[in-house]
Amino acid sequence: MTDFTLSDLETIIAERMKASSEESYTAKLREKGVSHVAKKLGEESIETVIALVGEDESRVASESADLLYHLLVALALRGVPVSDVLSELGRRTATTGLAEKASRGMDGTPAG
Ligand SMILES: N=c1c2ncn([C@@H]3O[C@H](COP(=O)(O)OP(=O)(O)OP(=O)(O)O)[C@@H](O)[C@H]3O)c2ncn1[C@@H]1O[C@H](COP(=O)(O)O)[C@@H](O)[C@H]1O
Repeated sequence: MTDFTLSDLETIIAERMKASSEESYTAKLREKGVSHVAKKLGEESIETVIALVGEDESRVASESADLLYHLLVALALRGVPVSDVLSELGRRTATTGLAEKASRGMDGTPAG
């Protein structure tokens, strides 16, 4: 269990994009541009799929982390905040009322 969030990673990525490409992989991706990052995202997706169907849970988690990191870099390069993605996900649950249920616990009792 960790309290590290996608928002934390978004903040780190925004900060590291200002570094030099010699000292930061994130800055190197920024320098190479969104097309390169989109290609990397495709590769990381395939590696995640391979892990999902044939590797152990720690490999699935590791490849998923690579995938999420590259997605967040791509979003940053396109100027799309993670909060926009979460808002879109939230909108999709609005029609079913499941977001409120999730925060209360699916059986209706308050979570935590
Ligand atoms: N979460 C990540 C993260 N996940 C994966 N990666 C890097 O993604 C790369 C993927 O490996 P690959 O072999 O596919 O790519 P590569 O051959 O190294 O590089 P390419 O030329 O193919 O792009 C590795 O170099 C990993 O280190 C990450 N690099 C950085 N972060 C986060 O970003 C922060 C800042 O990192 P820097 O920008 O390097 O300071 C770190 O503290 C982390 O929080």
